[in-house]
Amino acid sequence: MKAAMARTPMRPPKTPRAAPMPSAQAPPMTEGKRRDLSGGKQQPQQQDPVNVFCRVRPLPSDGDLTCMRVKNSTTIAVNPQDQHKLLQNGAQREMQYIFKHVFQPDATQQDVFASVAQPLVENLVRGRNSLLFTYGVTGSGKTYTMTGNSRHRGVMPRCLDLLFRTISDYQAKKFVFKPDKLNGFEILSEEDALLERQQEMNQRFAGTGRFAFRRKESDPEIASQASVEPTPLSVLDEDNMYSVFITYVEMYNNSVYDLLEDSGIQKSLQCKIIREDANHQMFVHGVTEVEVKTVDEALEVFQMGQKRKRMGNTVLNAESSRSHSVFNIRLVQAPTDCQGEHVVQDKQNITVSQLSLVDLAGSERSSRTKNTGVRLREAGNINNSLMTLRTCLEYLRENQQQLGPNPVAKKIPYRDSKITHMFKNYFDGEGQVSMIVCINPRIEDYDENMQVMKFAEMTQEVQIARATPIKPDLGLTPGRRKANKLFKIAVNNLNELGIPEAKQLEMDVGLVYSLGADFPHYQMDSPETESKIQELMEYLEQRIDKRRKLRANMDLKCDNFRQLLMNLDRDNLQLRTELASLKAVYKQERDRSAALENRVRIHESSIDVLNNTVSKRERQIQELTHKLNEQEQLLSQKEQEKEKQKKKFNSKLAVESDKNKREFDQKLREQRVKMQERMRIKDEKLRLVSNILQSEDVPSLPRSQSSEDLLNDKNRDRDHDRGAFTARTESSVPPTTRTDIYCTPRHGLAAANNRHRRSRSAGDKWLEHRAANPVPLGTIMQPYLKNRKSVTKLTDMKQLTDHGATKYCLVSQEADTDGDVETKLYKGNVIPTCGGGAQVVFEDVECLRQKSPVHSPTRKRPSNSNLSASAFGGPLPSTGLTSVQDVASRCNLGIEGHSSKKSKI
Ligand SMILES: Nc1ncnc2c1ncn2[C@@H]1O[C@H](COP(=O)(O)OP(=O)(O)OP(=O)(O)O)[C@@H](O)[C@H]1O
Repeated sequence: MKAAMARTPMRPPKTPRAAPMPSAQAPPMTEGKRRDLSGGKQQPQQQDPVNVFCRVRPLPSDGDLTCMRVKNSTTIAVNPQDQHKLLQNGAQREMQYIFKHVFQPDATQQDVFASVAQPLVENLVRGRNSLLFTYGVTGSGKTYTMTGNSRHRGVMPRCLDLLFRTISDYQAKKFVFKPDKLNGFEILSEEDALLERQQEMNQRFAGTGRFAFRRKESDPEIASQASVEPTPLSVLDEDNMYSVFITYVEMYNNSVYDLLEDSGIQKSLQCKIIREDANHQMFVHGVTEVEVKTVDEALEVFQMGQKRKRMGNTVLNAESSRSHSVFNIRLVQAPTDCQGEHVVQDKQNITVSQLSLVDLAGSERSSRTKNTGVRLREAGNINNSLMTLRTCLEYLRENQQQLGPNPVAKKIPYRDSKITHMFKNYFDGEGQVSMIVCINPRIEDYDENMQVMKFAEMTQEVQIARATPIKPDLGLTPGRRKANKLFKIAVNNLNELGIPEAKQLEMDVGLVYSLGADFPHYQMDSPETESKIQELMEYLEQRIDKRRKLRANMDLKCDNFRQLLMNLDRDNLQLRTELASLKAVYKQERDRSAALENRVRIHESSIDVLNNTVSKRERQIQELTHKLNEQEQLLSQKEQEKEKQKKKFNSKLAVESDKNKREFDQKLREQRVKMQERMRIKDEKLRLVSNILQSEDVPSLPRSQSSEDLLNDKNRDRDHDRGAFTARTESSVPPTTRTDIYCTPRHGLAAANNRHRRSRSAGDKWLEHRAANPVPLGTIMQPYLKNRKSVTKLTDMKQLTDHGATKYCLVSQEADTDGDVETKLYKGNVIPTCGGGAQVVFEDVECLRQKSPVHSPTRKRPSNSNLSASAFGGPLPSTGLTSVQDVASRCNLGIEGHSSKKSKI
């Protein structure tokens, strides 16, 4: 208090600082700039300080001492009395405080309203938000100022009165605007609004609707409050339509309650929460918004809420507010259409403004009130919330007043209290804020009043951004609603003059505009307006006359047209009948056509299949023809080649034949000479043998040179002479060694000639050519023929090559008259010839002889007659020579296959 007194008591309100600092919850602000809540862009914006008014109530009783003195309309002086403790030093100093306006104790409610609230109602109509709250010690007259009583209406009813008088002719029909529960509004069509009105009417008759206002005699208290007739505001946009909505909430023990809530069977109210809408406006979520059309309805709603408001009897006030109450008047406006008849159905064009009238609970000291229990707790909550309000505004002011390059903004604790949280958007956002500081001037309230004064002084230094609502520009002609109104008046006048057609005229504001460009500025009851209405009536009469004529003409034309129509109808009937019969024929034809089309489709599909098959076959034929041509070409080529080979072979064969023939002739001559020489020697030998035999003195001739052998040699020589046996075979067996291979039982074991040793080659394959039923060999020495294959007939040379034989053995068996059997093995190499055949070159003869046990000792000439059948399949020649010839012939046949043509075999 000392510090406060040391300050200059007289201090004018501070002008807005050059660079107000941003609050902790708001973006930084520069001079004249605040946050643009709609677009986010920084743009210059004017600011106004919080308007603080001071109202001093009369002293409660005549005996009360006062410490306050109103010096003039803006200054109040606090003058402590002698008995106050603070004046113990004897010095009496008067404190003076300056406010926007200070109301004397005898100031009327109208004075307060006109100075404080009327500008706020103007703001409301212009589309701006305003906040008005009363602040002061308990019993200082806050409720009295805000609400008043039946005789002295407070600010709130007067605001409603002024508002409704201003918008009375421009109100939209009920339920055209409907709250969207998110602090916004939407526009219903005329039909939907009508439906809602009917529902409300039903509720009214049923008596169920909480706010279904009845057309009844006004409450005398309410009627008295609405009795004064203020002048309507001229700031109204006459082309808009308006609706008023009321909400009424209280903050009790730092909780929000909806005083208009339909709580049903529940007695207690539900606690509500505060939320921020899309435009950063704080609102009570789920609060009841009641649309009112008159002051009476609005006050009725207020009285309903007032009954629920927490009031209490304290020592200092018989009807003390135990909560902060917020009465919100929300004005919704939207432009009308081009005819000025209905609201444009676009919620983007809606402008919502609100005037919040806050009756704060009074601060009180428990030492004075002697409160206990619930009252004490209420007082604690009230004081806390008021303290938060003070702190918020103080921080806001400090933040705004900070200078320097790096200002440190304090965080403003709006959320610490519901009341500051609720109005955060006013302090951080934009609008107009006014405060009425209510003062009870008695000396007992001195201390608390001083606190109030200091707070009030500080508050008026806080700057609030001025709202600049943006009006939607739809490009519609101004004054359309007035034009609409004039037109309706003219129509009514004509109707009253006995021209009922006037009611059927459609609204034509264009006609009103054509009467003069300055008509929007006329007052409705001015003489200019009257003359315009007269002009309008004349035009409309002319229009009605013209319409009558046109209607008569139209009736005539309608009759003609009707007649024409009847004729047409007749013709039409005929045509319909024809059409029906044609349709039937057409249907038949269409069915037939469909069936034919179906058949055609089937045939087409089968033709497609056949075409596919034909093309496939043609392709196959082409391929085969191509192959045939290739084969024929190949064949003709081979034929030509074969012919060429044949010619070549024949010429070569002829050359070879000539050559062989010459060689053969040459050899034959040589052999003949040689054989003749041999024959001569043999004859000589035979002769000697004959001589010996005849002399019976047998010389010791070698066994091999017996007469029999010699005879055989002779026979063989004869064979050679005849050319039946090849010279090559004979030459490979020297006569001197031939005897070595004989093996006779008479002379013991047969001696083996090395030259006649059987081939041990593992790779040789033998082809044994023998008789079908040979006499079994009983000799000790058996022929060694490895890989042998035996054949009885050799008809084709292929047997040689098929078998893969490299060796050939011809087996010949002979038996003489004594029963001795002689087996001869003619052995040779198989040599392939250049003509594809094979030739055998004999190189060895092995002779195996078996002695008959019953033969006579007399040597006889061998006879093969008994063996001929078994060995060669036919009668054998009786002589060895014949046998040799037979062997040779068989060799010719069996080995070469075509040997009969070859002279070498
Ligand atoms: N300006 C005034 N003229 C005549 N009577 C007044 C005036 N101001 C207040 N009163 C009377 O003072 C009494 C208390 O006033 P009011 O209830 O408005 O105080 P308050 O500030 O609202 O108190 P609380 O904070 O406890 O609610 C009421 O009976 C009221 O009629």
